[in-house]
Amino acid sequence: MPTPYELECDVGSHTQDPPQIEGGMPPKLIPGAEPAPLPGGLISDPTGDQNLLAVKVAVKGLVGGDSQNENPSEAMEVEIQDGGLGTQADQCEGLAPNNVQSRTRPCGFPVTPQAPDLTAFSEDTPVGAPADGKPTKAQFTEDEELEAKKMLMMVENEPVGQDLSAVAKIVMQGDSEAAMEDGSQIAEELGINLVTNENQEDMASVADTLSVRVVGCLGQLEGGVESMSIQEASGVVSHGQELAQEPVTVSLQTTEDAVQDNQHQVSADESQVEPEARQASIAVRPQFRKMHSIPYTATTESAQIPETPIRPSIQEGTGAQECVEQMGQGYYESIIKKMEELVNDAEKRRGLSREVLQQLKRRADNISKHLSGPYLDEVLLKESHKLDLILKKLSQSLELTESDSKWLFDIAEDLMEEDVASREEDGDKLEPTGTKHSVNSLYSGCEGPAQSLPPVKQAKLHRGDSVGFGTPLGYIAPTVDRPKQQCVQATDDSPYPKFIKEEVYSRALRGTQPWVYESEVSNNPQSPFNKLVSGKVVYSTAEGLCQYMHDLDPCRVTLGIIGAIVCEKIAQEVEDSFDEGVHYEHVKVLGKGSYGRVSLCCTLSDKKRTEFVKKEVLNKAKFRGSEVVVPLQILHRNIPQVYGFINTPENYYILQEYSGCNLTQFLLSNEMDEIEIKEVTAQLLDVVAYLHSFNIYHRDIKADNIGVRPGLDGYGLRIKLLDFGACITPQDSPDLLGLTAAHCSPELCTVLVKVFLGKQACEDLLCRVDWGKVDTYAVGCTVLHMYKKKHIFYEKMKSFPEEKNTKELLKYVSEYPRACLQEIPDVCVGEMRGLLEDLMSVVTSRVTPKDALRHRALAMFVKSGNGNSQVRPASSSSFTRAPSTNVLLHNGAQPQATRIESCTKMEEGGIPDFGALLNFDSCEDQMDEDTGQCDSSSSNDSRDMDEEDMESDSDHE
Ligand SMILES: Nc1ncnc2c1ncn2[C@@H]1O[C@H](COP(=O)(O)OP(=O)(O)OP(=O)(O)O)[C@@H](O)[C@H]1O
Repeated sequence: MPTPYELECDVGSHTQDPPQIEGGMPPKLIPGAEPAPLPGGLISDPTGDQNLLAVKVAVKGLVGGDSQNENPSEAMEVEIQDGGLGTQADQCEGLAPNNVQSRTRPCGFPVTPQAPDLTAFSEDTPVGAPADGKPTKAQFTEDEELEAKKMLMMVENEPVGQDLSAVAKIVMQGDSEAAMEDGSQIAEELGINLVTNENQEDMASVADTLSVRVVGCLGQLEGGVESMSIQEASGVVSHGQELAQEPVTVSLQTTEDAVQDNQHQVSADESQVEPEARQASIAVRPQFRKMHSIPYTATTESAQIPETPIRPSIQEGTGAQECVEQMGQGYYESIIKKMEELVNDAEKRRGLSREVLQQLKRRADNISKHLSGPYLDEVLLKESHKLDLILKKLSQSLELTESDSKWLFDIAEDLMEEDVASREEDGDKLEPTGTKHSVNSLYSGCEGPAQSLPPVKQAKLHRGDSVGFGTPLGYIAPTVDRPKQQCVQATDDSPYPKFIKEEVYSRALRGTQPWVYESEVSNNPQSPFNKLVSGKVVYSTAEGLCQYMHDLDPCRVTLGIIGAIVCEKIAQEVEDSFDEGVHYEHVKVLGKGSYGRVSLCCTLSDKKRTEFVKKEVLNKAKFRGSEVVVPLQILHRNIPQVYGFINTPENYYILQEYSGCNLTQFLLSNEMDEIEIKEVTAQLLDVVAYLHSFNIYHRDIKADNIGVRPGLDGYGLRIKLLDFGACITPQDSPDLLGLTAAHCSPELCTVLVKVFLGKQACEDLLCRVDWGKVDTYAVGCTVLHMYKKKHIFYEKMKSFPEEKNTKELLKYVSEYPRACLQEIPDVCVGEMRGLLEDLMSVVTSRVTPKDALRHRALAMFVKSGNGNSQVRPASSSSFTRAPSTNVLLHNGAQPQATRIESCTKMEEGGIPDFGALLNFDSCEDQMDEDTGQCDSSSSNDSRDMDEEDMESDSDHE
């Protein structure tokens, strides 16, 4: 059994501890050194009745060097039962005393089925420090401190694997009424909400849905230069039974860090501890007070939702418009009724206001006003978002707890699901518009490992149905020469540019029966897709085109081809009739990517001006078709739509949906609170999981590649994942194009360093990379970016010599794979910290985006079930903010991701990236093979890339 110090070394040494860096990492430990006296107090039973308290500390055994710890579900648990608080100092020497049991068990912390009867939770119960500002019970006796020390030593003496974090839970046991009271006192003192419930049967479900969190230093153990502190706890603590669902988080921290964090310092002499210090140790951080300080009266009755059908069934033969009207009416009436019941119920329970109901009624009036107009679909769509907003407002204005809000959101979600289900009943599939198409694509979710193509949404369009974005762009008509078939005919007065119409038609028609109308296929060596259609019409279903293409060339039937066909068609039309100054105007430059300038443009229609993004591709040879094909094929609300693709002899131009400012820009002038961070994280994970379900990997997830806009009506944030240039599909062999160094996962960094050193063929190595895990890690980095407003290794990179900071960073991350975890700021606590650790852990224990969506931290924004993930359309974010205008107008050309070689130009918070294909072949000279050190005199890459940049610039100008 290793000494505590060895253990702490061991914690890091499985994958090597990073050296100490400014502001964060623990100093190196001295293996085998004698521990200093450990005077820390931890958790005690202030009543002195030792039968009441048992403290369990379970340390996560994540992937470790030894096989017994390779199962992440295994945890070591130390249990001190029957209050056997040892008093002898010699019991602290790493040996378990008789009254301490050590065993291994799964980490699940199951809920004990029979919960005890518990007294009601008092609304006055403070979370964190006592109201009078002084600790009420903090009289740790010497024995108790020794016990705490002993317990921690037990923890230290177990092989805990390589993860720095540990998980503990606190369980108070006992069954007398006195024990109950004492339990409350302990909970209060420790700043833990004691969740109680009169109803034993409900207890399990309450425990299941509630998350009670406390942030504070519950105790600290010093040992030489190192200390171990329990920084925060989150858990349901109940009297008498083991109900803890949430773990207490224990971190290893330097004393210095603890001081910086204003954590409680336990001095050698307990009597010297200032009461204020104790209080500080259990202070609740403000952002969590907001969420968790609302008293909750446990009851699950109100969550019982009657299973009455919400939707009226669709009449056979009813036209789409009529159906939507019927359903819209019935749908909202039902929602209003439901909400009325809920509000009444809530009113009974809490004396709440009827404000929400009134809002719903206003919404309903608004719908009925538009029921006969052409804007119905748009209104319905907006209204469904507004419903979410109402629920959000409900939760805010009425101060519901997180779990209250959750079930309210669930109700809305169920209603929406029923909406979708009823549309699809008995094959009567209704997709009235292109807009609906893309919205509903969400519900296809990321089910299972999709080996093949994205599911084509089935849409049964009836003759006369309109398609468009609210304003009809066209309607379904029989074709002239094939009367039984259908096509879309444009309405003359449609204000949209032709390329948008065509995209909508194409999408609206997908899923109808196969139909190809006059097409020609030709070879064009210039085309990025090899094959393109240069015929007149390519309106068709995906199946129709697939069939058609299969007949022509069975080897090339991929969705990419379909995408190419649509693109080329659009491109052709646009080329003929879409000119700057005539049809659209340039508004401003949004940024500059490696391909060229990205501009915001606007159509010049008198009737409706539509903004869109025009992305230049100045170097055709470097262009990757995935940039266009993937967004065309993957319909997801967090992916911007591609409107068109222009192919001129010199350049390509991609026309796509405007997605707001990028996240890096957004963070420059906006504070994000944790709820917003969660909202963005949930959306990001959702879209990444969706891509992965088609074996498509983005590979360049970062704040620069995320567009942010306010949600509908300005509430919440809506993101779009941008830049599919580095994306790989199952057909592609992975390369190095477009990777961003700062977000490269440790295992990828290891590969890249090997490539640098020329030790192995690049292709071999890259083929073995799990790109899904690479994306997951990059999501974690992006989440960190939101917390820190800077990319994850911003400071670290600045500490490297400028000319080789990228390579140094790759080397550093590959050597210290857990360095990323130490970049997690202190403000990130509890569930979000847990989520980040899951996202950024070593590759073997890293979760998938799909799994991450199920993380408790995101419960408010994600509904899980049947393997589908659905991000809430509008979040519970309390922010009403219009980020794009100010940020973009004031900043003009925004700082873009800087290439790896030009990190000297790195903007605050920006991320260096590869930008273009790196010539790794030439790196061999630049790094010492043995030491892995870069030769600082060599900066050929940098020079090449900069020259190339300049060339592109001058081309562009
Ligand atoms: N659809 C869009 N809506 C709004 N802004 C966009 C959009 N597409 C791109 N941008 C802006 O342009 C910037 C550069 O775009 P993008 O990353 O797609 O270019 P790129 O040439 O692929 O860049 P790189 O490969 O260097 O990352 C983005 O950071 C973003 O600010």
